[in-house]
Amino acid sequence: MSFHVDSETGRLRRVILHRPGLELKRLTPSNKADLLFDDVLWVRRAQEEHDRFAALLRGRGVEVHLFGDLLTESLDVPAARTLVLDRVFDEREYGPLATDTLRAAFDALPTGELAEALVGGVTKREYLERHPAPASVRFHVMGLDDFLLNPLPNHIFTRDTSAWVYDGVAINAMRWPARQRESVHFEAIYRHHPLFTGAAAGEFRTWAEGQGAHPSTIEGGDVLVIGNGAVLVGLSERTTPQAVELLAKRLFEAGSARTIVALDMPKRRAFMHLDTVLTMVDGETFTQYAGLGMLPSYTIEPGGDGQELKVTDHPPEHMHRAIAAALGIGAIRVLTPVQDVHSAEREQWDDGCNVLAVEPGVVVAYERTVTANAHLRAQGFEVLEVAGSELGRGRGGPRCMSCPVERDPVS
Ligand SMILES: NC(=[NH2+])NCCC[C@H](N)C(=O)O
Repeated sequence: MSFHVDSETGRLRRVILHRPGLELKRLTPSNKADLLFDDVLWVRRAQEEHDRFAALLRGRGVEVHLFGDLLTESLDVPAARTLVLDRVFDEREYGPLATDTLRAAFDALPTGELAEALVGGVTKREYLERHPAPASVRFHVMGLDDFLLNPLPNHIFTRDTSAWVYDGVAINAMRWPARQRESVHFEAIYRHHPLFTGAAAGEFRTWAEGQGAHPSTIEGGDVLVIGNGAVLVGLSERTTPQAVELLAKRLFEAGSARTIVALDMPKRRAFMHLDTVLTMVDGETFTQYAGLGMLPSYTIEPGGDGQELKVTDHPPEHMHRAIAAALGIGAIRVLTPVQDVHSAEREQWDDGCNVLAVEPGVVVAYERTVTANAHLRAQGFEVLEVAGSELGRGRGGPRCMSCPVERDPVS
């Protein structure tokens, strides 16, 4: 039983979720925007909502792996600990006077505490409760309540940091500083956790390695494994064309995919990822936000005649046609509930389109997106509702909060 994701809606077998913790208690009105949140959360309630989301998936036969456990268990592996600490404690971040001291202090922590520090963050005050101050300008100039290690509240959106595409995983380079440190945690997990290195894991490929502050950023919310060797990608605020070309080369070289359709999306926070406006509900049906409109698209395929990639441009009106052609079907079905523009905009903001399928035709959605859910039901889909009054404040729904690692094709 190896790891692979062959579709968006085939039977979901295993998924990585992150139960929110300390990192969300760090959100304040003054730091929330930099940390990519729109509000502060009542963390206890968010945990309850998240626990019910996980329980619902388990009840549907999905095996849930919690990111916090995976990270802690990975850090028990010396090579994983070294990988993470080397990446985090960089002289360019902490300066030559403090880096080694800080690294040693964190390296001395038991794995559970190290994992919590890496994700939940540590203030200068908390550090000084247990350690003397290093003789470092970088350290001395910090306010007592400044973060020595920033919290990573967006780890809850496990969809984005890594993305399984057919028989491999892309560990993503993230667009904004608030999320860039997340990637090394997934690198440690996929490279060193016994779940992924053990014999039972089988072989899987790696499409991207996640590092670097370069423009080749890509986030999993923009990547839809639509099935039949096709991938749909959003060129969004977060995902750049160069990253998609690199992904295409790797996928085609391995023979793992045949075609990628890239949609040129508006570069706006409300539409930050493709899955905030378009997701799949079965093998040929999509739920789409009314305000998205039709977008220019590009089909990328392996090139003949020594050209590495073949690119075909499509005008906006051919967007759905290009997706259908990639899937190898005559037409796709696109569902958009009929509602006034204001209600539609509110439901998009509340992740009405961000559904997670557990099998073809059965999706998990937030309960608050009443019109979108009713519309799917009227079309014959089963909608399993979860509460999201707190969870939703980070701008991510059930699809964003889940990273499938094993999912069947749609037959
Ligand atoms: N796949 C998604 N739509 N993820 C939503 C991520 C939301 C998160 N606050 C961010 O701004 O990065």
